[in-house]
Amino acid sequence: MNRVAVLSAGSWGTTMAMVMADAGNDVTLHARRPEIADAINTVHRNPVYLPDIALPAALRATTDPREALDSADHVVVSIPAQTLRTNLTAWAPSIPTTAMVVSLMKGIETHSGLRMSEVITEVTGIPAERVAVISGPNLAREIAARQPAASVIACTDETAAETLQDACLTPYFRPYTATDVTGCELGGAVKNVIALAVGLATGMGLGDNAKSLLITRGLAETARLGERLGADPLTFSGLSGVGDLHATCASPLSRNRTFGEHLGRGMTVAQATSATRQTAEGVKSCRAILDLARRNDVEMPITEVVAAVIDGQITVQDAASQLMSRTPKPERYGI
Ligand SMILES: NC(=O)c1ccc[n+]([C@@H]2O[C@H](COP(=O)([O-])OP(=O)(O)OC[C@H]3O[C@@H](n4cnc5c(N)ncnc54)[C@H](O)[C@@H]3O)[C@@H](O)[C@H]2O)c1
Ligand SMILES: O=P(O)(O)OC[C@H](O)CO
Repeated sequence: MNRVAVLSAGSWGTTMAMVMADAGNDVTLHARRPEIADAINTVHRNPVYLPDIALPAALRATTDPREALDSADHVVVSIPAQTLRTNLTAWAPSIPTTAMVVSLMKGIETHSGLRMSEVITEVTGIPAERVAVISGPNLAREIAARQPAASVIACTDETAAETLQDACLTPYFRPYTATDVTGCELGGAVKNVIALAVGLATGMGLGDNAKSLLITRGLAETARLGERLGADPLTFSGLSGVGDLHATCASPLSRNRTFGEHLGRGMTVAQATSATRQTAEGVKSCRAILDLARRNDVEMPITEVVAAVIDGQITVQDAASQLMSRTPKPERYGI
């Protein structure tokens, strides 16, 4: 039986802890708040993030990250992307030297433009072959209700990805393996920005044609960036690409789409932030993704207008007319 540490007990961390406990692992979840750890240990519920979900009785929680990390074979990290570096710096000395570190996060670090797996290798010194990412159409609430879902486990070492696949496989959660870590992570991070755009359109009362335009052209700009950064363009046709993009843009459960919808209805960024409460990664990552694109000479018009709306530089109406007044061009993949 594998020992798994999950850091920490938000919606997705708790859900993946449940999946990995159901898959037969010995899982310890790190919660920052004692009342969450106590509730998981006593009544087997996470009262803040998933109050209506019965968690496995075998799943344990602790407020002490060192206790969670003790003898862990797999260390699964699920915290807001912009807090990863600071937290990981504190946790790194307690990570067992042979453990795999797995990122569940879908963001890009703002000051460095690094993907989450890159932050992990940089901070911990753990080689890329022992760092993996899980990304796909994975709305936590549906999986916590044990509804069927699939995902991608990407690691440069295919055997390591297969080991993790075994450790996450349940009757309701079907992970595929991949070696294109860059493509999987970029698909997950950029789809949050496109979901913000689709939310904006929804909030403004625009129709399905406009949403489909954003999704399709959003995928094109994601693939364009990915290809420039060394990803396999076909990765964006898979679960971590179009699969996640579709689920996030279509679902009212998505925090990013809902955040965009608030803005489209006229809320300010501050109002939308307090209405959302949970992590909507696209809000901070959109600027980091745009900077990354500019540094690599890649055009990302949808990301550009989303970042300008979030930064208060243009209105949502300006965003729509800016996109619609771009120079006409042929539709070619990646253009
Ligand atoms: N919820 C989903 O459906 C889902 C699915 C796939 C991927 N993700 C990704 O997983 C990551 C986590 O998302 P989530 O949905 O669990 O978010 P969440 O808002 O539900 O939970 C965030 C967790 O991080 C902790 N946290 C917040 N600020 C922190 C800080 N400064 N230092 C340490 N811990 C802090 C919180 O206590 C909480 O446990 C994000 O990158 C998100 O994009 C989420
Ligand atoms: O709620 P969101 O917008 O963070 O999206 C959740 C997942 O990433 C969907 O796969």
